[in-house]
Amino acid sequence: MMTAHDYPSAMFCERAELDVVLVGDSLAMVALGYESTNQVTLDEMLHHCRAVARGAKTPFLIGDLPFGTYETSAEHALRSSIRMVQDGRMEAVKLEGGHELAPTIRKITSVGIPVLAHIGLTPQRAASLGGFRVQGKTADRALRLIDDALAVADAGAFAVVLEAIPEAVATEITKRVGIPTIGIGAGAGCSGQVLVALDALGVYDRLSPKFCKTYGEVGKMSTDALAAYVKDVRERKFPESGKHTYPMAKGEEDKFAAAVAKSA
Ligand SMILES: Nc1nc(=O)c2c([nH]1)NC[C@@H]1CN(c3ccc(C(=O)N[C@@H](CCC(=O)O)C(=O)O)cc3)CN21
Ligand SMILES: CC(C)C(=O)C(=O)O
Ligand SMILES: [Mg+2]
Repeated sequence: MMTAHDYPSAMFCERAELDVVLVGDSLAMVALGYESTNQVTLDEMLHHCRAVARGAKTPFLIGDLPFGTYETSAEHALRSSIRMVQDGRMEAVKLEGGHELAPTIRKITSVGIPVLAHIGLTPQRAASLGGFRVQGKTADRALRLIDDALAVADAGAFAVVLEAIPEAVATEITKRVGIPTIGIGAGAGCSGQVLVALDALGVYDRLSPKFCKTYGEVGKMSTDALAAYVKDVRERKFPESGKHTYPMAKGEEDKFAAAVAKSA
């Protein structure tokens, strides 16, 4: 699984044969420049979801429910989920939380919208977690994470994201819970993995979680390419006559020169 946030990133996921594409609310930070994920609205998410749906036809598409669109009631969560499917062209939704969201997961899945749960480091709750901190580091906290995973599975979640938790804890959850686990900073014992595309591509450099691996230097390539363009234009090496320019119609150049000479 990989996140995507627009038409080209979705096309790259399609061509790279990703199984699942998540339109993550991390796009608030990586694509829109917000300070946190909690500033992005459902309408903004839907705008990105539609673009991703146009670019990725084969992968399973999941939309992240943004902060404030599913917490107040199961009914509100269902309404937001329906918009994700109907307006955003997503096939499933993701929400952050454990046992406390079990009734919400039951409500959304009861009408046939698949739900991906997300536990461990839940970025929408970063303020109460003390920032982007690894979760489940003590035996007591780890057991609570297992209970949360079991609760969301029992409520009908089709899979669960495990973010920033110790490898041993994620491996144990994966063994115990009857649904696939998708890890991000949770080790190879998970059923699958997810990363934020602009992290994997080496574009976003304002955060550098230990769990990120950079598979390309697209940020540097983009800056270098644009700098080369600026240099070429300033030195008048671009555009090249003939190669990047259009001729007039046959015989018209002479006529044009004559007409210009006459009018001058
Ligand atoms: N570009 C990007 N990538 C992400 O993975 C991501 C976002 N943005 N925004 C929303 C959340 C925030 N995430 C983050 C951000 C930072 C760390 C981080 O730096 N963690 C510390 C752990 C510190 C500790 O508790 O020991 C690290 O060193 O990895 C983790 C997850 C994951 N999500
Ligand atoms: C990293 C994934 C799991 C996510 O929630 C996001 O990109 O918003
Ligand atoms: Mg998210």
